[in-house]
Amino acid sequence: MNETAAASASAVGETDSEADGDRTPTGPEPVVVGEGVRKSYGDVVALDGVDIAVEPGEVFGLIGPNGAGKTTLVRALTGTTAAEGDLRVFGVPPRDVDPQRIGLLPQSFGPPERLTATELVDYYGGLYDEARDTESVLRDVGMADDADAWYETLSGGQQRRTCVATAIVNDPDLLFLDEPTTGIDPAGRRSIHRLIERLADGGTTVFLTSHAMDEVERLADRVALLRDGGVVAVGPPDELIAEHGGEPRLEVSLDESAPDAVVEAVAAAVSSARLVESSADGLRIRGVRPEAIGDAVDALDAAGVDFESLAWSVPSLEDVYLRLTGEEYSPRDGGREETDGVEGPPNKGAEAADGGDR
Ligand SMILES: Nc1ncnc2c1ncn2[C@@H]1O[C@H](COP(=O)(O)OP(=O)(O)OP(=O)(O)O)[C@@H](O)[C@H]1O
Repeated sequence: MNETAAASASAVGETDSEADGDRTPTGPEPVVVGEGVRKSYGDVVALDGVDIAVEPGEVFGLIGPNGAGKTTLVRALTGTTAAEGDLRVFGVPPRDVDPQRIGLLPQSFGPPERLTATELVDYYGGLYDEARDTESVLRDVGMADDADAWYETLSGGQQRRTCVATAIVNDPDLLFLDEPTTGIDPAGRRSIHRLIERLADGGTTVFLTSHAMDEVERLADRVALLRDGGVVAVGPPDELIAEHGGEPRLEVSLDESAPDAVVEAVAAAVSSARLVESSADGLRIRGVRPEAIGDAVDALDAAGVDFESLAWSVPSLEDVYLRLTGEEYSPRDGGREETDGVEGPPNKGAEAADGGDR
């Protein structure tokens, strides 16, 4: 039996004793609390003292590299695996929570394949005391047109959307989504994003794990970055970006690496440049403010450099992720951050350096 079915099946037993359907009051404390959460699998430490708190109505994003412990944390918080530490959901241990209040989309979820999307949602809805209308749930996830197709005949993205439907059929107060958009095409992703936004607007607390940084940046009120089983940063995306994202940068694509003279000319010409780095196929200028892009173009023209394209970008959550996980791209080695390169003039670049790269 998969995790959702197991959680749902246990839900039936537990909610029978709460036949009046009363929901436990949330109280003043956060919806989800984990303090000093630890979990090991043999010698493998999956969670190494995680502290986490999710406020009511928040979309809380959990990011981190493969193996960081995200799924283990979701499983610990949903009572589908035991863990040490103080874990509370709606003020009680995860296994004691009224399952009617919780929705869980596990990372791996394989429902029976010879059921239609409608039959699947009906089935999971039947495990709860109260369930939403199946048709409206399938509409919410963009599956209305394929409602009568067998699960096994659906595309990967349609299957994932059907799985999302099974996780929201009980209209949960708290929804755990473990990589909900994996394998879903851009239009499908957008419909899931809109769904999450609608749920959050309606007061649902959403605990979202994802490798799609754009998705987390767009949806999450706060984000926690997990690395090696511990939280290394937590906060609203814009604050994390301001603190850890680095500076705006300009990428110049060339046929070949830029000669040192060009690197130096650009560094001298771009007022806000903090660092100019050459790579096998171009140039990266860090700390470029938008008004200085023209200076970079003029310097390249003056040096007779025929560039293929220019791309200016501001830091994103992806930059935070790459920096804090030590996976930041460097044009020189294709891997980790380097700090060499030609620095901008100290007098001109000082402002950028002050607020800039760490
Ligand atoms: N059932 C298990 N038995 C043994 N080791 C496990 C088990 N589940 C997870 N692990 C290990 O615990 C660590 C954390 O795994 P987890 O699946 O929580 O990471 P994750 O952040 O969700 O990774 P991913 O992004 O790849 O889904 C990994 O080293 C993993 O190999």
